[in-house]
Parts: sequence; structure tokens; C-alpha cells
Amino acid sequence: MPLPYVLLSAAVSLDGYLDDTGPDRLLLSGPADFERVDEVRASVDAILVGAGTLRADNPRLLVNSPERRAARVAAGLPEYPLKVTVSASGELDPGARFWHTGGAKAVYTTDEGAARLRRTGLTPATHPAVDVVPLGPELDWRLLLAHLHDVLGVRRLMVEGGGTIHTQLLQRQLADEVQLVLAPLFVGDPAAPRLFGPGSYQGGRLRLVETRAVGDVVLLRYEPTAPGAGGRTVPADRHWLRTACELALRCPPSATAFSVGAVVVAADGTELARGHSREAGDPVVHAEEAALAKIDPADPRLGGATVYSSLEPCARRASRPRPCARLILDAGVRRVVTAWREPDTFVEAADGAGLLAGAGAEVVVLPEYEAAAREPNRHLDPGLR
Ligand SMILES: NC(=O)C1=CN([C@@H]2O[C@H](COP(=O)(O)OP(=O)(O)OC[C@H]3O[C@@H](n4cnc5c(N)ncnc54)[C@H](OP(=O)(O)O)[C@@H]3O)[C@@H](O)[C@H]2O)C=CC1
Ligand SMILES: Nc1c(N[C@@H]2O[C@H](COP(=O)(O)O)[C@@H](O)[C@H]2O)[nH]c(=O)[nH]c1=O
Repeated sequence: MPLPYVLLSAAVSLDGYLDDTGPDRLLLSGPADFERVDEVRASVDAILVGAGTLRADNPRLLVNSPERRAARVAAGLPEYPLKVTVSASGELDPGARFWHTGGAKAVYTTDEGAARLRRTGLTPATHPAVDVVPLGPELDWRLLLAHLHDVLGVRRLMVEGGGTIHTQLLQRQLADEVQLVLAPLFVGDPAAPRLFGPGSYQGGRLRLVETRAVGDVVLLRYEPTAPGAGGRTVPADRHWLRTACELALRCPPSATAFSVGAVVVAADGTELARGHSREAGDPVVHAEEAALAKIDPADPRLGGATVYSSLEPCARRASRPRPCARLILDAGVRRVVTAWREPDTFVEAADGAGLLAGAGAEVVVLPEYEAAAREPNRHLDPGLR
């Protein structure tokens, strides 16, 4: 199920608050950062905020720069990104600025919420640019994101809070990226809203992808790292599979073997090892084999780990007694994500995925990375070109 790229954006005080408890919105960003936010808004297909933020801030959520809006139009995009809000209750003011500025809007709600919105005067006649989308008795984030992607054509989504929404998207592993701005001021009021609430997050550390001073604030960009579970894929799975495909480019070329990259990642997002074909002067070593050899077989994290391999792990091989699918199973790993099913180039009908699945492991194939996995192997077989 393809989902939009989800970018969470927020500014917090040095003591970790999103706002104070006063009636007006607390400006944590400075002028330069609001400019940056405007630039990010101009780069996305849709901007989403929760109903709490609509009620507290009465935001417009526009692209403010006329030049950026003109560039969008010149690129064939709507002048303004779609504005999206989420409300279970449907308790939204039909007079709010959100509805009456910018371009198209959508509100995701429950059946009850949709009925309430109609009762309170938010109807197609009064709000023609607003798409009210009821998602049943309660709201499911995956369904909401799939609807945004498939029906409303959203490929890049900026989420501008508040804390309840950010917390849910991060805890459900639906965020591709967190853009966090740290502002040099204090709120000091425990009744003020915080960015991330209690609950279950990924166990390990997120990946820092950028830090940037923007006036007197600092922008921190992080990506989640923890793999999905079973057949459910998350943004971190795509990152790790991309990494495996990049590792494949490092393989010494061979006319008689594939170039493959592999990474082993624990459930909390910690990288346990990586490897590539023929690494360290071993002319026959496979990527998964090289990576697994670097991990203590007694490492308790192996049972919950995922192996990412640019090519499906091998099922049969002449150069070693155990094929990689067997090595993976023997290591206790029960989840494999791969980009490319093995073609018949060297082994007829090799079915490493079948071997793994037959032994109870989950095998996920992400064909959107197949071209990257094939790239270092183009010389091998006319069928691969
Ligand atoms: N500093 C910053 O960068 C930002 C600060 N803020 C601040 O954050 C505060 C608002 O945050 P918060 O109160 O957490 O509100 P949110 O904006 O996160 O909205 C929460 C509301 O969204 C709806 N909602 C959330 N999850 C679901 C779900 N799973 N199903 C259905 N509806 C859902 C509910 O609406 P309903 O109650 O209608 O059912 C809920 O009350 C404000 O003070 C604002 O100023 C906000 C954005 C950015
Ligand atoms: N206070 C705050 C943010 N708040 C976000 O900006 C929204 C209002 O945008 P607008 O309609 O353009 O005025 C508001 O509802 C909330 O989502 N964002 C930031 O980057 N930094 C900040 O300090």
C-alpha cells in the first residue's frame, strides 16, 4: 500500500514545549525559520494539522511567498498545497481561517464527526472547496494516508502538529522524517503542551541527517531507524534496503557472481552489521554471509532482527556448504526485506524466498528498489540489461 512521504515539522522551546498556555500562538521560530517553513510548505503536496491546532491557533497554513506560489503554478502544481485536518469529533468552527484561505481542503473524520460537521454548517454548499472524508467509526492512520495518496494524489505530506498528531504518527512508525526546531526560550509551565507524549516509540536512536542554524534556532532533521514487523513495511525499511543497494555498488566486479549488499538491523533500529559480495578479498563471500559473520551468533538481538539484501538470499550454492537463506535461518533471523527476486542467471529457479518462508520467516519484496539492485549487475546477462 503506497503512502505519502510524511515529514513531521515542529518547533519547541529549550524546555521542550510546543506552546505556552496563553491565548495566542507562541512564536518559537524566528523570521528566518518561518521563511524556511514557508519553503518547505511550498515543496509539498499537502499540509496536515490536527483539530487541536485548528482550535488553538486558527491557522491559515498558506505558502506566503508570491514567488514560491508562482513557481508552483509554473511547475503545473496548484498554487497552494492541499490543507488537511483530522478530527474525530467534528467539532470544528466553520468560520475558521483554515477553510476560507488558500486552495483545496480535506477533513478526515469519523461517521459521527461528519454528521456533526454537517449539523454545524460545514456543507458542500457553504464550503465547496472542502472534501469531508469519513473513515468509519474511528480513524485509522494508514487508511487516511492511503486515501491521501491514492485518491487525492498526495506524494509528500508536511505535518505541522500538534503534539497529539505527531505522537501518533511517530509511534505508529508512519513518519519518514522529523524536522525539529529548537528555539532559545523557555516556557516553564507544566500545563503547556509538549511535542511528544507518553507511549511506545522505537527503542533505539533515530538517525541524524542534518543540523542547521536558522537565525537563532537550530533545525534538527532525524529519520526513524526501526524496521517494520512481519509483512508491514515502514519508512525505515526503505532506508535500510536503499543502503543495501548502495553497498552492492562497492562489490569488486565479477563475471560469474552477483554484486549484492546486505545490512542486518535489530528491532530497535540498531545496525548490527553490513556486508557486500566479495568483500575483504574473499572471492566467493556473499553479502548476507559477510554481514552475519560479523555478529556474535549468541547475540540475542538476532531473533528480532531484519536482514536487508539487495538480491533475494541464495537458496543453493556451490562455493560454500550453506546458502544464505539457510545462514539467515540458522542465525535465528525471521524477517528479510529484499529488492529483487533472483533471476536464473547462475542457478535455475533459485527460491531463497520460498526456503525462508517455508521455515517461518517473513520475506518482503520491495520492487521499487529492483532497478537499484540490478544496477551493479548489468554486465552479467543480456536479460538483466
Ligand atoms: N510549536 C509548533 O511547532 C506547533 C505547536 N502547536 C501547538 O500544539 C497545540 C495543539 O496540539 P494538540 O492539542 O495535541 O492538538 P493536535 O493538533 O495534535 O490535534 C489533536 C486532535 O486531532 C484529532 N485527532 C488526533 N488523533 C486522532 C485520531 N487518531 N482519530 C481522530 N481524530 C484524531 C482530535 O480532534 P477532535 O478532538 O476534534 O476529535 C484531537 O483532539 C497548540 O497549543 C498549538 O499551538 C501546534 C502545531 C505546531
Ligand atoms: N508556532 C510555530 C509553528 N506553529 C505552526 O504554524 C501554524 C500556523 O501557521 P500560519 O497559518 O502560517 O500562521 C500553526 O497552526 C502550527 O501548525 N510552527 C513553526 O514552525 N514554528 C512555530 O514557532
